[in-house]
Amino acid sequence: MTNTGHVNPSHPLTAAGAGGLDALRDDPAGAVLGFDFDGTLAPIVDDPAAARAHPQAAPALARLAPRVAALVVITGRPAAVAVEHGGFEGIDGLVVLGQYGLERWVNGELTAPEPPPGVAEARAKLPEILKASGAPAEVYVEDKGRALAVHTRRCAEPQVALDRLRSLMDALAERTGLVVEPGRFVLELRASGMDKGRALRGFVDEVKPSGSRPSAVLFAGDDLGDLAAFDTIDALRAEGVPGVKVCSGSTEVTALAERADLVVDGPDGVIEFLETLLPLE
Ligand SMILES: O=P(O)(O)OC[C@H]1O[C@H](O[C@H]2O[C@H](CO)[C@@H](O)[C@H](O)[C@H]2O)[C@H](O)[C@@H](O)[C@@H]1O
Repeated sequence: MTNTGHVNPSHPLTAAGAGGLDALRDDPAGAVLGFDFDGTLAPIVDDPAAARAHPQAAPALARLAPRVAALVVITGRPAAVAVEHGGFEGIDGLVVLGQYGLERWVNGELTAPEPPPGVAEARAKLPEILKASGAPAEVYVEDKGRALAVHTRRCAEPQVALDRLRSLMDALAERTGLVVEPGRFVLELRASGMDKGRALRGFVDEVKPSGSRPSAVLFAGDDLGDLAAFDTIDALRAEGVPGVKVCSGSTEVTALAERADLVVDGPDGVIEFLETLLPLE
């Protein structure tokens, strides 16, 4: 029987997902595994600076790394922050693509483009936007250098605060040439032209396992920004590459679960899934 980790019984494993898992297990050395960070490898907490990966996340990735073709974390975080908060330094071969794929970290080396020019203007204008929306004092701006994330999780009514900000953030994005990336009680202003789907596709295209294409590609995520990576898995499947879409389930986001092959119970479920993904050698 396929061991799928701690699954949500209302979302049984899809047939395509079962095929993807079988292909991955038949030829793990040809497989590419991708993961989101916050909400998938790291439990959600009120303060973004306090988020840390599940204690078993780095050990689980380190155990998988030598057995698969490639491992990648694709995150909205700056890559260096994900590496630090994840405890990923030293995992041989792990690649971290930060800021939705703009930044690349591998073996301690970070490559990243200059911040998009609109970020400086958005940074300057944001205080007046927050004031105009009547944002409570608990609204928190996370300055990521290449992007700005406005968080409402700590507000008494986080969804209300987020909804009040949305149209003003859309207008600011348009004015500064940025895009709004919505997430779990967060609206981010970031550069256009890259997303997790493009980042995953580019990464898969780079990896040359024994054959000309991967035996399977898996991506696990929890938030709206991960839908683009699910699109890439669907596109790969259409090209004949088996895929697995794993949702780290939460009550905050349901759109991903609707698209997933497998829904597990948050980061605890993701780690349980990873620990049983490949049979012991
Ligand atoms: O792509 P991800 O790795 O999932 O990163 C997306 C954003 O995650 C972070 O915010 C989320 O996690 C916080 C800590 O648990 C939580 O407080 C917040 O409500 C969530 O939206 C991060 O702060 C952002 O920069 C990331 O882009």
